[in-house]
Amino acid sequence: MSKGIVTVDGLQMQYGEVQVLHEVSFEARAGEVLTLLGPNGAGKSTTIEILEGFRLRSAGRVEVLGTDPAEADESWRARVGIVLQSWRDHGNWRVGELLQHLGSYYTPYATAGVVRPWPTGELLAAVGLAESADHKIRTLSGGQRRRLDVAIGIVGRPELLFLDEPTTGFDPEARREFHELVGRLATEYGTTILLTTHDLDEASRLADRIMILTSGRIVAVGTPSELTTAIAGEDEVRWSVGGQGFRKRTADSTEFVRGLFAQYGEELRELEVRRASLEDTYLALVRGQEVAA
Ligand SMILES: Nc1ncnc2c1ncn2[C@@H]1O[C@H](COP(=O)(O)OP(=O)(O)OP(=O)(O)O)[C@@H](O)[C@H]1O
Repeated sequence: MSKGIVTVDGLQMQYGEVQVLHEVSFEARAGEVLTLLGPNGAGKSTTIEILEGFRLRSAGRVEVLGTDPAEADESWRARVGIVLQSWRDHGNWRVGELLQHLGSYYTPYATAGVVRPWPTGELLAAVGLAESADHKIRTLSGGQRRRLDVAIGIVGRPELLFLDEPTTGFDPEARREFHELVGRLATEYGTTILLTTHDLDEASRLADRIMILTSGRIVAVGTPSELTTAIAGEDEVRWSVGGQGFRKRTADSTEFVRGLFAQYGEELRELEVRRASLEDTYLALVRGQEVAA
């Protein structure tokens, strides 16, 4: 059996006649934040739902925490956390009360190594809701509700947490706070996190590794900086000489700029080097895939 937290090998999914995942293979390692990045309709949610055990795949091998999610039982479910879109029920319950209640379902799944559920006071502090413990859920702000969603997702102290497009509709401050919280869950609590997004900024901020999925195929995997340098490759250099502007794309901007100085010396003006970005990589890959399709 694999030691990977998640192992996916040759995963295929078909809705009727339409194939939406083609031979998708990847691993998630313990304690990493792995991001599935891709445009609308790429197959991100389908992949996540198969891993969560909510959707049956058409073909391929999938193991999550050593078990096929299609055959998993309650004790497996207790080790997996899922953050659903905003929690809307129980508006009259108080925050601490709801977490205490939901947490009680996890008590039978405590082990010698893992205290389950997460004690309510500690959990509230971890998600930044300590001040709101006695507030009714319907009085929470949007950002506080989202923190509560996360608290509900992790109350059973999951080893693996799934977040499907977690910051859709957030304002910038709520997004920043949410990113900090996800980072802490991984670094302080060793939670493995698999999240989907079509937001490049979110992917590069949060991910240890990014997988780019387009049209149901993984077209690149790596750290944000590996993806940027390995695929986009080319920087853009701009400069002017005698009032005329120039630009050039080059894989080795340092060498190119050295040449410009050698050629123009003091006449060189308005020099600017724009490094290739993750966005360049992403767009190059997504467009390449669209052309190939
Ligand atoms: N239940 C379903 N029945 C038929 N087709 C579906 C179903 N669910 C998803 N699809 C199709 O499968 C493809 C992948 O959808 P999926 O929701 O996994 O993509 P996504 O990458 O999560 O997209 P988004 O970023 O828009 O949420 C899309 O073409 C979608 O229309």
